[in-house]
Amino acid sequence: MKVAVLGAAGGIGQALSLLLKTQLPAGSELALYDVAPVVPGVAVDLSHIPTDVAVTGHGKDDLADALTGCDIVLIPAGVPRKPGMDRSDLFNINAGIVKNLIEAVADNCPKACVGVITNPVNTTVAIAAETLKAKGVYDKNKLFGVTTLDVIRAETFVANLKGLKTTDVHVPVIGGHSGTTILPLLSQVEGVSFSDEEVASLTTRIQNAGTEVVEAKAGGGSATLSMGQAAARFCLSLVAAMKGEAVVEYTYVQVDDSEDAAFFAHPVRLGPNGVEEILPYGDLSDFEENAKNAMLEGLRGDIKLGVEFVTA
Ligand SMILES: NC(=O)C1=CN([C@@H]2O[C@H](COP(=O)(O)OP(=O)(O)OC[C@H]3O[C@@H](n4cnc5c(N)ncnc54)[C@H](O)[C@@H]3O)[C@@H](O)[C@H]2O)C=CC1
Ligand SMILES: O=C([O-])CC(=O)C(=O)O
Repeated sequence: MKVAVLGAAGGIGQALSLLLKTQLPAGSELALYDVAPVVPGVAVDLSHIPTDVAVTGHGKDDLADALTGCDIVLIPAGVPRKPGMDRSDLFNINAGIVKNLIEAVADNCPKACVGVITNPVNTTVAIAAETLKAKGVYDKNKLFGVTTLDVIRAETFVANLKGLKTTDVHVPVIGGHSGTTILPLLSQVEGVSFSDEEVASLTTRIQNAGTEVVEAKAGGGSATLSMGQAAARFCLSLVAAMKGEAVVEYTYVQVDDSEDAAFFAHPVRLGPNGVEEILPYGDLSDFEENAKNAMLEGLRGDIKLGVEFVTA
């Protein structure tokens, strides 16, 4: 199994790479790529941890080598938010970064599964899809927007509120990855009941959790450690699925004939070739149905922006 992290010297990239160095199956290869000159040093640093995962560092002229032979490519390259910014404010810089990196994926490892972390995810995943289509190598089953952070946050907040063990709480989160497009389905949390006030305040907290971190870091960036954990969980689920285990993760994927949007986070059964089956997200409460209907236009607009960035 070869996994590449593009943007590996950044806040997310380093946390994610550490978790993968310690948790990928023995015999795996971990390729770290970044335009920052520190990346070979990050690779050397990690290589001193005694696990049977080989780590290589790749600077800005060495992207092809990082990608060749990859099974999974994770992309946290790009700029993060500062207080007062929306994720969509990152579009101008990050759209081009994602497009360029995906072109290299198409050229060097067109069959790899790709997890896009770079914001705005609602839009960058559409950019990735159109870029792969333009290169003639798009496989909708192998492109994922990583929304796992929304799930782990929702599970943490619910467990804390209700005094439960975090491992016992499972919260579906559908939709997209910004503001009101993040839709936790609290009505589906098993064994827990919420008052209307709790549903309203928990939903808002989950939707604003990224901003909570951005404000607490006061100009020093956005979530990196929790995102590293979330992306590692997603990657390790993909690895397990590729080895034949049945795994379901919530992730932002292309959904054909969707009444919601062309890309939408669903529960997805993963398999050896990426998406095995997009599962229905089940019944929504009135609160969730209204929240979904209110955000769909915005999400569709985010997706259109990404499509037009590549095709216009
Ligand atoms: N999907 C999600 O749930 C989340 C997404 N994010 C997003 O992840 C991205 C990265 O965040 P951080 O790691 O905190 O930022 P960071 O600034 O710490 O790291 C970004 C890294 O990307 C590198 N980079 C920039 N252009 C590059 C290129 N063309 N090729 C390769 N590397 C390049 C930089 O050198 C830097 O090392 C941001 O866009 C942020 O908004 C952050 C948290 C959660
Ligand atoms: O809020 C941000 O800008 C980073 C992010 O996507 C998150 O933490 O969910």
